[in-house]
Amino acid sequence: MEDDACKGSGGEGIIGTWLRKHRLFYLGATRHPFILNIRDGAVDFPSFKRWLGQDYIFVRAFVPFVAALLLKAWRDSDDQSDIEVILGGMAALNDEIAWFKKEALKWDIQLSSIVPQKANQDYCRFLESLLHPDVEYTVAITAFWVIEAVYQESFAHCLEEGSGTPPELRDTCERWGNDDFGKYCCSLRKIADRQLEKASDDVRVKAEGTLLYVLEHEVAFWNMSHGEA
Ligand SMILES: Cc1ncc(CO)c(N)n1
Repeated sequence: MEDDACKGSGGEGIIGTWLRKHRLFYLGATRHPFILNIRDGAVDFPSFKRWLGQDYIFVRAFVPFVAALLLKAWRDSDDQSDIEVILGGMAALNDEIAWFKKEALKWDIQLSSIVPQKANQDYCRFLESLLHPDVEYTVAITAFWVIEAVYQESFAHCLEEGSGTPPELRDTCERWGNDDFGKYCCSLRKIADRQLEKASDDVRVKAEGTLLYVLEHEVAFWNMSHGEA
């Protein structure tokens, strides 16, 4: 794949196959107009602030999802290092919550008064459905990888050479677009691929469906920044 962020980490794997198969859908989430506008310096700040406030709510709902994923890894993974990678993700969320509070001050956003919009509620409900112990580790880790990867690929795009990202937004782009976050996403992808390799057809089908649901929710989430949802 021409711009596969995780190349060099061994074969394209099942996820590589899926990314090729669902390429346009994936690009819909990682090259959304909201992101393209940031990159072109054309973002309007009310949209950005709307996104920021909604994402704070999302990230808080993401914590129990990652906690459930840790339990699934502890229960079902045969590689102990999975726990460390996921725990690293949990630590990043702790930083993120503090960062949102700091950023909210900078943009004069009252986090406590933000009302979750429908797309956010739908996405959080979807995350909640993955908490259930019946949801396989393989399915949940695939979801986790793609949730993180969409942000990584989106915001990294805003930092590429020649981009016109406004200075006030660089901090946001660096939060998810930095190389370490990229490496972390590749570690998640490797875990997901390893799990998918040995999964039954039934679980693999579920994981692929979950990947597509995540992409759909991510697009709807970016759409909220327009303020019509
Ligand atoms: C909606 C959304 N997707 C993914 C991430 C990545 O953590 C985030 N913060 N918010």
